[in-house]
Amino acid sequence: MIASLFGFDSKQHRLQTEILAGLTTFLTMVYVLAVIPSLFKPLATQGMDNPAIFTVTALTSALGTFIMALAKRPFAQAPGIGCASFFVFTVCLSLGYDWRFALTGVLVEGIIFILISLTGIRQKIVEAIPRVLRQAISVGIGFFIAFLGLKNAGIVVPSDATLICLGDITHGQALLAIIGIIIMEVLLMKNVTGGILISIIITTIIGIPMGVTHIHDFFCTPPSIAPIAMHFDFSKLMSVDMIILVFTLLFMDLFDTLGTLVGVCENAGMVNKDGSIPKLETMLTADAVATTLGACLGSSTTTTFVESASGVGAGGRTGVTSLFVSICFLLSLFLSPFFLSIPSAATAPVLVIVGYMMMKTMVHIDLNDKFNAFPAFITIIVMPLTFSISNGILMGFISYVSIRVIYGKYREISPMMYVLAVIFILKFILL
Ligand SMILES: Nc1nc2[nH]cnc2c(=O)[nH]1
Repeated sequence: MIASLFGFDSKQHRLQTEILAGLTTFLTMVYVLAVIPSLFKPLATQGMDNPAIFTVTALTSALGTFIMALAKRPFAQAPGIGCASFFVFTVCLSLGYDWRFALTGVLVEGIIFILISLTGIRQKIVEAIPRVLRQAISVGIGFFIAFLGLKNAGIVVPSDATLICLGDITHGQALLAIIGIIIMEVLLMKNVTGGILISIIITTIIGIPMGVTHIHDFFCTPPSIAPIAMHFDFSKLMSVDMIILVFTLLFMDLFDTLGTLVGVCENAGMVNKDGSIPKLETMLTADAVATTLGACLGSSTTTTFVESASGVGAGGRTGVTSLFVSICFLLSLFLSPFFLSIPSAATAPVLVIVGYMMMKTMVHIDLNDKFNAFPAFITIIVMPLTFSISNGILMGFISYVSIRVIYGKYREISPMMYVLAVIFILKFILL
């Protein structure tokens, strides 16, 4: 009865699979509870209380993912790492704006995101994305999350000479992550139910004698969100700076979310016969509502997490998966020391393996047709290398339109694609 509220149908779905999928997604993304507060640390000197960010991140993730559960889809939401970095390092530290100004920008962006769904503009944007770009988005996200996993595990590390290079894989967390990748791949090849989750648990346990897993405490009381919740600054609401900030946030949020939803659904075969994504509009609205409510709690932009692909990969198909993720985030408010003791070496393999699964969509792209292969290549390469899903989509759109214009194939491009390509070029030049 309750399960049907979240799109669960006992004839088509298995409760056990949905719950395992929820747990898998949660375990692959619980690291945000550690990463987001650490990203915001530099703003503590400007009065943005850091312990409160932990509670805000957990609450926003629980609330946003619950809204997605009501939309009956297996996706989880949380404050995005990309958007949080932009909030802290670009808006506050580079451009010098106060965090309250930035938070107001997130609120306004969320409200505009909700409003454009009422006008139907968003639907037109979604329909304008050609099939090849959707497939390329799926592949690009695959590389993006695999890169995220390799980085989290310390297998790929920064290098002054070459930007990135191979880390020390002979011991510690990088070695543990490689063991985790092997365990996970073997379990998946043998079609073991809950293979992803089982391998996270086994890898965490192996990490104890290796000195990578440290379990200190289990419980803690969450810090208050009062120092940052509802701390808006509306004094510069109509300024040019605010308009630019809101549009940048809107672009990042819309295309990050769109890319994640389209990429994951396309990869998991969650598409209608005509190629459209079921409930895409509802999911985008859920994302917009979550961003708006998250801003009220004191969070940077809430986005649909690419890590949801791990739960979808584990068989999650309904809102019960997201409901379970949401419950886990609520519990994590009190159990954070326990969840945070699961090392990233144990969850990073999920990102790598799911990235590998998503990469397989590549076989559907006709690489002998340059008009499709080139924009697909641009979309795929830009996502991991600029660490941004939205950059990949924008560059992919621009190259799709320009290669056709260069070869005189004007009629193959819809008016909406022309409009979007011009807006995207302006975005790169002006914002
Ligand atoms: N879609 C998406 N997923 C993420 N997972 C971690 N950070 C992000 C992000 O910024 N966007």
